[in-house]
Amino acid sequence: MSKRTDYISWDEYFMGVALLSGKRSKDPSTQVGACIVNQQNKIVGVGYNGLPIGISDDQFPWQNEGNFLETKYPYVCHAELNAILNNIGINLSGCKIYTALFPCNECSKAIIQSGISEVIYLSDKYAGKENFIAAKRMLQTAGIRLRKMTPGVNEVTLSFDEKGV
Ligand SMILES: O=c1[nH]c(=O)n([C@H]2C[C@H](O)[C@@H](COP(=O)(O)O)O2)cc1CO
Ligand SMILES: [Zn+2]
Repeated sequence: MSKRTDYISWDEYFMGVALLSGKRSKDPSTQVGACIVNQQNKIVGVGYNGLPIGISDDQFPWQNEGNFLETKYPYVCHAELNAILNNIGINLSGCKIYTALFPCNECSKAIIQSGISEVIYLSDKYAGKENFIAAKRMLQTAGIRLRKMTPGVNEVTLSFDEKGV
């Protein structure tokens, strides 16, 4: 038997973990996941957008418009920040962060302060918004490598069917 050739790349694997993590999000409109990887290609932090610990998913709003205090925006913790805060307790200097969405300005500050040196993202759909212009300005000035991922496969399917293992 010769070795498989259709295995996923490291980029696809880590972005896949980020996307899988996003599946835990309760946000009805946008589910974001992030995955932090060290220089030995080991996963050291994962997160998704959700409410802070101890704040009920059922008692806080998920609306994305209307009175600010009645929307999710002041309360939700972004995937990237959660991945940083959820890390296994190491110094993140030199690590990479995989994130489905280009990070906002607040997450970018946390990324820079944590020592992460590369951001790999799938979508930059908010590129024109001021928060993201500020994010890019900070990340570039801080010398963080920014890379839009070009996946070699369009999707990866997971099956929980025991017969598929
Ligand atoms: O980089 C990000 N990471 C992240 O976790 N989020 C979260 C916050 C919200 O729960 C959701 C964005 O919601 P919406 O697309 O409805 O504005 O995604 C949003 C961004 C981009 O702002
Ligand atoms: Zn953010």
